Amino acid sequence: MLQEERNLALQEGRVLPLMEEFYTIQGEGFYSGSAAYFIRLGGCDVGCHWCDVKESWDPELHPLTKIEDIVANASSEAKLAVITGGEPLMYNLDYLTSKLKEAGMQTNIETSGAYEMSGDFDWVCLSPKKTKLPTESAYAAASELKVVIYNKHDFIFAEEQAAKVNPNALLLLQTEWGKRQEMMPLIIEYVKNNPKWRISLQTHKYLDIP
Ligand SMILES: C[S@@+](CC[C@H](N)C(=O)[O-])C[C@H]1O[C@@H](n2cnc3c(N)ncnc32)[C@H](O)[C@@H]1O
Ligand SMILES: Nc1nc2[nH]cc(C(=O)O)c2c(=O)[nH]1
Ligand code: SF4
Ligand SMILES: [Mg+2]
Repeated sequence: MLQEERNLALQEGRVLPLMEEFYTIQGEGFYSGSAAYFIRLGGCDVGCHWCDVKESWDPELHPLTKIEDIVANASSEAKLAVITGGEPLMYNLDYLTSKLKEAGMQTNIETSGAYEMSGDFDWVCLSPKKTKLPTESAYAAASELKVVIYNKHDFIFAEEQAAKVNPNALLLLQTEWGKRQEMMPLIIEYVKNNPKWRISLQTHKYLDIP
């Protein structure tokens, strides 16, 4: 494809930079425990210092892949697709989600919400970051708000974000993985004192699966 054609196809979301795709068990949030096909798009400029997939950040490292190929792989194995990254909302996700739905799949997304919403999603996991706050469209679309707790100040940030998200969103606290020994006891006490919050664990890391 010529450079111009590639740019147009990317803008229209007919190709997207694909880092990896894998069929596993959703480890986090409300859908934790459900079989899910993960589609991980490359590219993120949010810059979380504790990010567990820094290899995803540079979009140039990940090949532009036809949506038809991604959807064929996903729908041959699974009923539920989870779009993640990187930051998937850097891209126009309308074409991807319409093709996934045509193939009969449920569409979930994992996002920081730092960009405007696109795509047609059945479930939106919004995990806001201080370095690049969510857009209004992301706060409005969130099905769950999943705040990563790295230090004590993150409880204050979590409450600020809960005040901004739509009132129907589930409220979840998830320890930053490297700080779990220090932060889990604080999260447990916090949830006991503030039961509108629930705990989300990265259960796939305990299970040692992707
Ligand atoms: C890798 S991110 C990709 C999607 C999107 N960029 C985002 O941040 O939501 C997927 C999920 O993992 C969480 N996450 C990333 N690194 C983590 C870590 N070290 N400990 C706990 N959760 C982490 C993010 O907050 C997000 O909810
Ligand atoms: N099993 C599993 N569950 C997950 N939930 C969110 C993930 C992500 O990286 O977006 C993830 C992941 O990478 N693996
Ligand atoms: S927004 Fe998500 S992918 Fe980007 S750096 Fe933060 S945790 Fe990593
Ligand atoms: Mg992950």
